Amino acid sequence: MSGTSASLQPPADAVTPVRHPDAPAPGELLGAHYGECFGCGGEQPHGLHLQARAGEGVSLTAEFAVRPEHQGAPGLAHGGILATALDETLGSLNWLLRTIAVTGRLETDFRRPVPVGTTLHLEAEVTAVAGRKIYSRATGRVGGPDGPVAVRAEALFIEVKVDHFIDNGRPEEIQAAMSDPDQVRRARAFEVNP
Ligand SMILES: CCCCCCCCCCCCCCCC(=O)SCCNC(=O)CCNC(=O)[C@H](O)C(C)(C)COP(=O)(O)OP(=O)(O)OC[C@H]1O[C@@H](n2cnc3c(N)ncnc32)[C@H](O)[C@@H]1OP(=O)(O)O
Repeated sequence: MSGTSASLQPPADAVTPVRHPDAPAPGELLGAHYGECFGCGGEQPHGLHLQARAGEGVSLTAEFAVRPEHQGAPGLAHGGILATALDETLGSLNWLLRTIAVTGRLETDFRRPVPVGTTLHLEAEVTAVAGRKIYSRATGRVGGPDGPVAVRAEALFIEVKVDHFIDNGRPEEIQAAMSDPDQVRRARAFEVNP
């Protein structure tokens, strides 16, 4: 049973989310937002290597292959790792809105243990937007995309400017990211887009 807190209930003036016209088409991979990201980065050897695929509207699917390095109890995925997979999946939704946003709040239900060697099939959608606040939810199933629910989450993401990262990130990584013209162009384009 989910007991979502009041701060995850959209306010009365919240609006239906609108998929950005330049968002990837349904079925397309979204790609990593940052190569070193623990959730989605292809250059991050310790990461989850989650790949999200655009769905209809402001929704997507993703798959997370649970490996031995993700264990908490013997043979089972660590709950924090599962929460990370949910967080990353939910965060990827903001790409469909073409909005840069960070997690403000993430509430997670763990319904079934997730064994090593299985694939967690994730689906997520944005449910509402209120100013800078983006409300979303995600579900993770085992045994196939229609298998039983193992985890679910609801979240509030908050829109930020690129300066959020520049002002707060460690200078080494920020400088490296800033020297990648593709990374900067993409981030700035998202920032100015309505
Ligand atoms: C060169 C560089 C390239 C960069 C390329 C970009 C790459 C793009 C990377 C994306 C990355 C994603 C990766 C996966 C997702 C993460 O893991 S993100 C990392 C984890 N999250 C964080 O680190 C966020 C830390 N928190 C913060 O920085 C600040 O608290 C926030 C979230 C920016 C909000 O601060 P703020 O901007 O001062 O806004 P604030 O006025 O406090 O809040 C705004 C509204 O949200 C509400 N709110 C805020 N927090 C909460 C909360 N926890 N609960 C309930 N309500 C809240 C407030 O009540 C307020 O509501 P209203 O009064 O407007 O109704």
